[in-house]
This record gives sequence, structure tokens and C-alpha cells, in this order.
Amino acid sequence: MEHLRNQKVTKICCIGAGYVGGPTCAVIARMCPQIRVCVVDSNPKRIELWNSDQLPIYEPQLDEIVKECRNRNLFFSVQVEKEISQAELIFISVNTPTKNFGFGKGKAADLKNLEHVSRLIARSADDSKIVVEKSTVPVRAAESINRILGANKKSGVHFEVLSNPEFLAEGTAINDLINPDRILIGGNETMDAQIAVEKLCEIYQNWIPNEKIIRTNTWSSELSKLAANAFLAQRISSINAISSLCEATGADVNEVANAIGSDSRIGPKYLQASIGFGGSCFQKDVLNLVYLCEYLKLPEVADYWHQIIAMNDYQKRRFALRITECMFNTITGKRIAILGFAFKANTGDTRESPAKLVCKHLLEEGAQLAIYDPKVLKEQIYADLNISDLNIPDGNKCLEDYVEVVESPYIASTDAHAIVICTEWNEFKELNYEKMYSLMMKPAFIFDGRNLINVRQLEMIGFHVEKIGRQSNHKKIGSMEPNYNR
Ligand SMILES: NC(=O)C1=CN([C@@H]2O[C@H](COP(=O)(O)OP(=O)(O)OC[C@H]3O[C@@H](n4cnc5c(N)ncnc54)[C@H](O)[C@@H]3O)[C@@H](O)[C@H]2O)C=CC1
Ligand SMILES: O=C(O)[C@H]1O[C@H](OP(=O)(O)OP(=O)(O)OC[C@H]2O[C@@H](n3ccc(=O)[nH]c3=O)[C@H](O)[C@@H]2O)[C@H](O)[C@@H](O)[C@@H]1O
Repeated sequence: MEHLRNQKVTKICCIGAGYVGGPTCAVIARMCPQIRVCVVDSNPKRIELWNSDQLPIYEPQLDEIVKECRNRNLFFSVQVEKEISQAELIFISVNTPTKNFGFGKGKAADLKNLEHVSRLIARSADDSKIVVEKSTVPVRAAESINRILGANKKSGVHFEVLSNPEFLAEGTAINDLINPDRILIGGNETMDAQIAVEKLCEIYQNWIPNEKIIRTNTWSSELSKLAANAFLAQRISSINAISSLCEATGADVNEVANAIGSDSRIGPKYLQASIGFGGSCFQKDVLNLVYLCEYLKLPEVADYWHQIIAMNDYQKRRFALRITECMFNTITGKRIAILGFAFKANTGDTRESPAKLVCKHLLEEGAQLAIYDPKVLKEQIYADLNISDLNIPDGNKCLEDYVEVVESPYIASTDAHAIVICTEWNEFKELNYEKMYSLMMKPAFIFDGRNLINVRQLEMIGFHVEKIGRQSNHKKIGSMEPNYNR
């Protein structure tokens, strides 16, 4: 890396034009006009969209940044080898999903993409490179990348592999990239590695104060990413566990969350009880951590972390069952309005969205669904609710016979017996619920999986309201169980 000691990085190549690669490179290009940033991908359609007016992902502010920098110092290309050979620093931002086959199936990370791009880098590099793991990888993945690069590199070429995990959250990606809590960079102790670390730091120092840049060894950095997601997911599963207790005792989970979150040692964030967490990473990364513990013969630790997933699955399932139970245990043929399909607000991403499980449960109970989401494409919803995965009672028709994707919540609620809120889109707080009530069948139910609405207001309108972490009205009607409220 001596050749880089006294010069700055001027050309970056990012492999993987997804939710991480795209926004990350757009922000680097915006903050570092002196650096040429090229994002490459093996999926030509995705690159085509990045070069169009219809970007493949939605993030607030992303559009304007891409339009400002694209073809100035930000490029999107399918010429992977060429861009690798020209860059001094390469980000690896490929997807690392959970394995669905073979050893470690259902828990271990599938690293085939990571291995493929490592070989590609070795084959394409005619001079030394800094290779940066931006993808979330198992601990010691950098060692494997190093071995592949070393075994396939051209003579005279040297690689330094760094860990630089990304902590952006979808829906706030641009803000998270411009104002991160921290930048984490892991590298070895060698001189070359420390030069590489400083070169990567120099890029971030164009807009991030040095005190926010944390330097660790490679393994600490890789494990910190898995641990960070596990801790965040744990908070959600913990407050969701408390929400079950609230529903059984008359406590209100929002009040409990506020009371405990006021303790500065706990803090108020990630205490919003919900239908359960979704997204492509929490479940994947916690399962990866579980697998790592099992592999390292730490079964008690594996079991500890696995409970996060078990609680999340329980939360999604019990919310779905509560809908059927409250509606007299029969929803066959009933139209149910589903508000929100994305795994969270401000994104069109449906990966691991809790809405999918809820919709599948309702369809298998014979309901007719009218689904509205402001950002998720109709094609995506139909692809996610693949009819061949469902056991619909008279399931010999096509999905469109059971699922209608509509353009507005009012169309969804017309002639509907119930409204089910699955995603915390802000617009669902401002809807004209009087109008929706007038359009619905009676009794009209609303199941709030995100605790967005005001119970009293809606009950005044005439709705039967059910919320996460608040005792069910259904339980109060003729319930024979002991009443803890005495
Ligand atoms: N989505 C998120 O909010 C965050 C994701 N991450 C991590 O970042 C990584 C990427 O995640 P996403 O961007 O969401 O994934 P994604 O699936 O949106 O994008 C990955 C891209 O890599 C491309 N790719 C895969 N193999 C390739 C290959 N061999 N050559 C060239 N391109 C290839 C795919 O075509 C795809 O476009 C994952 O490890 C994830 O855990 C980390 C922080 C946030
Ligand atoms: O590695 C990743 O992919 C990223 O995963 C999460 O980001 P993301 O999944 O995009 O979104 P979050 O805002 O964390 O929400 C995750 C899920 O938890 C749910 N959630 C969040 C917060 C809360 O209090 N309650 C709750 O149910 C959300 O609705 C969503 O379904 C982490 O927040 C990021 O730091 C991390 O980089």
C-alpha cells in the first residue's frame, strides 16, 4: 500500500447497486466531488434503473442527489471488471441472505455472492487495491476474502481487506449516511493495513468529524455489526413481549414504553411495540449470530439470541389470530382492508415484512383482501403473496380473485368488514376515519398493528378498535377469565 501512502483515493468502485451500494455511493459522490465513484452490479436491469428517472429504490432525498452527481462523478455500470481494474478502493455491497440450502440452512449467511466478487476482483485487478467489506458478513469473513484474493491475484498485486459495515436504516438512508452516529472501520495491525485504514478514513473525513470514526481490529468490526442489529432487534422483541402482558392485564404498552424509556440508561428509541420487526437484515443477522454461536459450541448463547426471532414470530402470529378471533372466528368471504405492506414506513421494501404473514393468514381463513401501500408496487405485492405458497379454502382461482391492490385507503375500506394497519405510514394517522366508517360494513373493526390511531376518537365514531399492547375489547365482552383490573 506504500503507493497510496502519500496520495488520496480518487477512484472508487462499489460492487452491488442495492439499498446500501446506491445511497452510500451517491452520498460519497456528493460529499467528495474530487472522487470518481462507480457502482456496478451483475443485474443489468438494476443498473438501467439507476441510470433512468425511475431509481430502483425509494429513499427521501436520494433522487436529487443522484440527479446532481450522476455522470458528473457518480456512475452506474455493468462493466464490472473494467471498473474494478480502474479503482483504487473497492466496496463490496452485495447481498448476503440467509442460506436456504445445505449446511447452516436457515441460519448461516449465504456468501456465494461475496466469494464470487472476491474472485472477480482478483481476476480483474492489475494493481494493488483496498477491498472494503460494506456488506454484513459473518465474523472472520475478511480472512476468507483475503485467502481467495491471495490465491488468485496477479503477480505484484497486493490487497488490503477492511471491514466497514453500514448502519443506515431504510427510509432514513441519506440522513444516516450524511449524519451517522459513527463510522466503523476494522483492519489488521500491519503497516499496509493501517495505510489502507487511513485512506478509507480520508474519504469519510470529507464530511464526518474524525472523532466519529471508530477504528478496531477486523473481527471486532464484523461482530459489532451483527451485535448492533441483534441489540436493536432485541429491544423490539422485548417491548413486544411486554405488549402481550399489557393485553392480558389492562396495562398500556405505550405508557410502559414511555415510563421505562425515560430512564436514560434505557432511552426512548426502539420501544415502539408493533406487529413485529421486518426488513432484510434483523432476522438474517440475528440468525447469523445464532449460527456463529452454535458453530463455536456456545449453545446457551445461541439460545439466548434465538429468542429474539421466536418472540418476533410469536408477535406476528398472535396479531393475525387476534383479527380472526375478534371477528367471531369467521372471516370467510369478508373484505378486509390492509393499510401498508412495506416492512416499515418511507420505503417500498417488503423483505420480511410482517404484512406478508398477516395477509397470508387472512387469505387462508378465506378473507378477501384490499391492499393499499403508498410505495410498494402492485407487482411486488402479488409476487410476495405467491398463491402456490397459500392454502386458500377454495384456492383453485388466481390470486387476483382474492387480493385487490388499490390506489387509496378509502377504496380499500369500501364494503370492508375490517381495516388492518400493518405499516407505520404517517398518512394513516391523518385519514378521514368518519368517511371510512361510513363506507364499511358494520360492525366495523380496526386492528392497529402500529399503534398509530387514537382509540377514543375511533370508538366515538363507532369502530371496534384493537391495538397492540392494549387489552382487547373482545376479551372484555363476556370474558370468564379473572379480571386483573380489580
Ligand atoms: N438494506 C439495508 O438497509 C442494509 C443492508 N446492509 C447489508 O448490506 C448488504 C447489501 O444489502 P442490500 O443493499 O439491501 O442488498 P440488495 O439485494 O438490495 O443489493 C445487493 C446487490 O448486489 C448485487 N450482486 C449480488 N451478487 C453480485 C455479484 N456477484 N456481482 C455483482 N453484483 C452482485 C445484486 O444484484 C443486488 O443488486 C447486505 O449484506 C446487508 O445485510 C447493511 C446495512 C443496511
Ligand atoms: O443492517 C441493516 O439492514 C439495518 O437494519 C436496521 O434498519 P432497517 O431494518 O432498515 O429499519 P429499522 O428502522 O431498524 O426497522 C426495522 C424493523 O423494526 C420495526 N421497528 C422499529 C423500531 C421500533 O421501535 N419498533 C419496530 O417495530 C420497523 O417497523 C421495521 O419493521 C437497523 O436499524 C440499521 O441500523 C441497519 O443498518
